[in-house]
Amino acid sequence: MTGTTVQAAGCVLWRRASHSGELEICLVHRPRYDDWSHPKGKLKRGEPARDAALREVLEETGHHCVPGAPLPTVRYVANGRPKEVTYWAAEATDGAFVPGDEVDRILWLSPEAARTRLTQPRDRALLDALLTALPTA
Ligand SMILES: Nc1nc2c([nH]c(=O)n2[C@H]2C[C@H](O)[C@@H](COP(=O)(O)OP(=O)(O)OP(=O)(O)O)O2)c(=O)[nH]1
Repeated sequence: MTGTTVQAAGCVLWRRASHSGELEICLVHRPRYDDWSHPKGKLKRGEPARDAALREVLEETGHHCVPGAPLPTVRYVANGRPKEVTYWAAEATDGAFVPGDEVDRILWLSPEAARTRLTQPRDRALLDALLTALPTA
C-alpha cells in the first residue's frame, strides 16, 4: 500500500423497535455501488473522528444518535489508496430519512437480516462486534 491513508468514520447504528423491543440495525443503500453498508464517510479537515461518525449518520440516515463503545477499525484499499475507517456503536434517537444521491434507501433490520444484507465481510464483522459490545443484545 502506498500514499496517504484516507481517514473515515462511521457507526453501527442500532435501536430497539418500539413495539417489540427487538434490536434493529440500520443499513444504508448506496446507488453508486449498489451496496448495503453501515453509515460512514470521510473526515473533514481537522474534524475529530467521532464527530465525523455522528455527522455521517445524520447525513446518510437522517437520524441523530448517541455514540457508545468504539468498534474495531476497518482497513482496506479504496481506489488505490489505503483507507482507515473508525467505527462506534451508536443508538439512534430521533430523526427521519430523506433519500439523497449518496443514500437512496435505509433499512432497519434484525441482526440476522442485516448480516445477510451487508455487502462487505468487514461490515459483518462490525455487526458481530456491536452484538458483543451491547449489554443486552
Ligand atoms: N465500504 C467498504 N468498501 C469496501 C470495503 N472493501 C473494499 O474493497 N471496498 C471497496 C468498495 C468500493 O468499490 C470501494 C470504495 O468504497 P468506500 O465506501 O470506501 O468509498 P467512498 O469513498 O465512496 O465512501 P465514503 O468513505 O465517502 O463513505 O472500496 C469495505 O470493507 N467497506
